[in-house]
Amino acid sequence: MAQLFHLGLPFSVESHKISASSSKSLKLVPTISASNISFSTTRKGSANRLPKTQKLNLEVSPHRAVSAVRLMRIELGGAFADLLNEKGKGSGENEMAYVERTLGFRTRELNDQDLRLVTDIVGGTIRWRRYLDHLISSISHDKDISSMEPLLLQKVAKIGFYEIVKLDMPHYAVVDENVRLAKVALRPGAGNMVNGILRKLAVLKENESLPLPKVEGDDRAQARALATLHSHPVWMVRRWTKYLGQEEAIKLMMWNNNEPSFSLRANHARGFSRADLVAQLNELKVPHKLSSHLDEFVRIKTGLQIIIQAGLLRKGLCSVQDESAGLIVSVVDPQPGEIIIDCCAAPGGKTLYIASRLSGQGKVFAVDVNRGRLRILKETAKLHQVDDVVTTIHSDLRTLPDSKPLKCNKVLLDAPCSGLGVLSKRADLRWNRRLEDMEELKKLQDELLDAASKLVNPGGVLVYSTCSIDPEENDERVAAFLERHPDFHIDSVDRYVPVDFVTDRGFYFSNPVKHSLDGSFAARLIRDS
Ligand SMILES: C[S@@+](CC[C@H](N)C(=O)[O-])C[C@H]1O[C@@H](n2cnc3c(N)ncnc32)[C@H](O)[C@@H]1O
Repeated sequence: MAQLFHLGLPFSVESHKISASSSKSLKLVPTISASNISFSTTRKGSANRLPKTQKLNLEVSPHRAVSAVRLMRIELGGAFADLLNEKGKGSGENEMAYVERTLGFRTRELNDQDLRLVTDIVGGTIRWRRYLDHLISSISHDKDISSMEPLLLQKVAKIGFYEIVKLDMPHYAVVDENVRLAKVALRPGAGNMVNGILRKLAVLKENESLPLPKVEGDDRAQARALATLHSHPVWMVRRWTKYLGQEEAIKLMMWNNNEPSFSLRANHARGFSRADLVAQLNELKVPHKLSSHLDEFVRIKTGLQIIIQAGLLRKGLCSVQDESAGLIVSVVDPQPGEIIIDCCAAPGGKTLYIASRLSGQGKVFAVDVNRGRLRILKETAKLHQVDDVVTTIHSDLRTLPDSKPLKCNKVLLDAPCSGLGVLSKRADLRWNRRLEDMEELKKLQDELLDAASKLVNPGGVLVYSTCSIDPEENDERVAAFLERHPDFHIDSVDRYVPVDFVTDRGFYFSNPVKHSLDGSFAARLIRDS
């Protein structure tokens, strides 16, 4: 995963900073900063390297500088915001180096409160991208955010807009601090520009007259307005309005824009029970709630950073896993002694839970086409002490049945999908998905279902699952499969998950709005004996 954190900026010159006129062309300009203090330092573990000159700026708020640089790294490097956040406080050293290379100065190190703000601002600014772009281009003179030069200035303006409109932070402080950041990191003129548009925004917000579109006109116009108001791509709004109706589509978008909550699974395979996990959470003062659906799971709304820093994940005592994913494993219903093939297994969330439920007796064959992700699965299996029951197989599932004589009574196909059920956790995903992806994904899902079915013994079960809420990836794929494979029939999941999650057709479905979990789907398909 390391490469996802790499920005790949084409320089590392101390006395220069980026002036990016677009994500494609980066210019170097000399650093001008009256408030920078220069001093020499030697980094830990780098005794043989030459001391570096660092410029420390104590006037700029660290969380804003770091947020602006993270947003640039995400845009320029294509890195995922969530993965960057996972690095947490431990990344302070590297992160400050990025800040220095990008802005021309360092700020003081981030404390816990700064770190929470960075997570909030980066995630929120990405989620609210369409909404914020609309406001900025409506309020700024040139009406076109992409022409706002340079890229860093766009980020500073967007942070200010987000802080005023969505975080409701005191206007004077937001204006003052973002103007200072623009001046120090860029030039005085940039500060004046930020000052102008943030002040205008603050007045409009106070008068409750933000220039927002009205939901009126034909379906297309309404979808465009809703897409801006709730900051989603227009195609998603149109699709959800078609399948769920406008009211439910709006509720779903509101859910996606909320701060996500997380679940933790206590790792029984390491002898660490939910009671042990609860004791640790109490000690760390992390508020939590027991899952009412799964014995090993605990829900948390805040405090994930604290848990990461305490090392609970690093020691393999627990995993971050949504209950919706845990319930898919319940649909598989692993029993000690069974042999199970997990067809699209990496990075291994479900494999590890299946392995833990086997209690050391049986086998999970974890198949995946991605060698790197499979390596992560293997390492995590070792850490979780379930490596004796997990065997990895690197293969394209579509060629596996012809190359390996592998068959068993339980097969899980957790198919690659749009991820439309997990948009609250993946702030950037909505902007990376395109309507065209859906057709490609559906074709791949059909091919993988056909291949997975060949691994199922007569009388055995094939579980097809996704983390999507889209009927075309879920019910429709199952219906198409059953037409191609009349020797399979649906087995209702009602014996395996709470009735509230069972659909009319006997499938498992978690609805983010109804269940306050990620959206996911699973079908149990039995092969005739
Ligand atoms: C939704 S993810 C699986 C998540 C995993 N089950 C978990 O719980 O952590 C889908 C996986 O399918 C894999 N994949 C995609 N195409 C594949 C193929 N043709 N054969 C095997 N694996 C494939 C991807 O590499 C990816 O790891």
